[in-house]
Amino acid sequence: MTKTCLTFRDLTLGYNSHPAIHHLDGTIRRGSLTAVVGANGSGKSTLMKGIVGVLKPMAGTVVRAPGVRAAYLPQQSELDRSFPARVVDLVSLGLWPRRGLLGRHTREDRDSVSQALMAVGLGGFEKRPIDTLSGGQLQRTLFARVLLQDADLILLDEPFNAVDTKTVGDLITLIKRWHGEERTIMVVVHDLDLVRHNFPETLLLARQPIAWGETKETLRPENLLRARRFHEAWEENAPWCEPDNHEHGDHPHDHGHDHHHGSGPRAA
Ligand SMILES: Nc1ncnc2c1ncn2[C@@H]1O[C@H](COP(=O)(O)OP(=O)(O)OP(=O)(O)O)[C@@H](O)[C@H]1O
Repeated sequence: MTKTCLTFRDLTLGYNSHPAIHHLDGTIRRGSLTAVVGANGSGKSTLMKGIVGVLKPMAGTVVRAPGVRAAYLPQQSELDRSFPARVVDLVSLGLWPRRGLLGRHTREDRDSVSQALMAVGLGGFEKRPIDTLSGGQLQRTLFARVLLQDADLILLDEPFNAVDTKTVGDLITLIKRWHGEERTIMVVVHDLDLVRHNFPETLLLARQPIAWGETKETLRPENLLRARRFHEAWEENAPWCEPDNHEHGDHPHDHGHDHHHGSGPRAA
């Protein structure tokens, strides 16, 4: 079995012909736990969407190893909580890959939903309407859904946002459990202390990878400073660079960074 879960080859992702992230080269190892960090608008969510396939690359590729099943948790702000659903309905969506959309749920399925809810500290919440949940309870519910999905690759976009400290601790425990099960996990996180304490590897983005590798190395002050400079220098409406141009560093937004054409993460 290959050791690589994801491979990025000069990946450019964006919206309406404008790149949001470009020149991403490298690989994500199977069983790795990676934090994705960067300023607001640095392309973190865009990368998640690109990996899961919600967004198609403008250039380059993102390749998933054969057979890898992904679970993706978008930012809470992208969820419509006014939808009249109960906790059990939301969590049961995690059974899709196995049951299909219209598949009937068996007693065993209902038991696994209840077990997943217990595992996230929401035992007995099955019938609660989702619009009555606190931010922390909703995030726990969504983690229960991810649990049920039983995916090889887990992508979590800002799961600790608007969540109390106790819930953050419990969610980290679950993430570590998944890591122990050798699943591949990428998590968008804003709190760098949280990253330093819990994530072995980090990808620092500022529309392009600034540093990538062991967390302690990646989050060195000089890398964080570089990320800030790159971020501030980005022109929002820049045309996207042609694949041929960026190699020669002649694009106005090419700041002379070195491309990572090898495999495996590195510090830039
Ligand atoms: N649907 C969209 N249409 C057009 N532009 C978008 C869209 N989504 C994101 N963008 C733009 O792409 C860039 C990267 O956004 P992205 O959401 O990936 O950043 P982020 O690092 O996740 O930010 P945050 O920390 O604020 O969530 C931003 O300039 C953003 O305005």
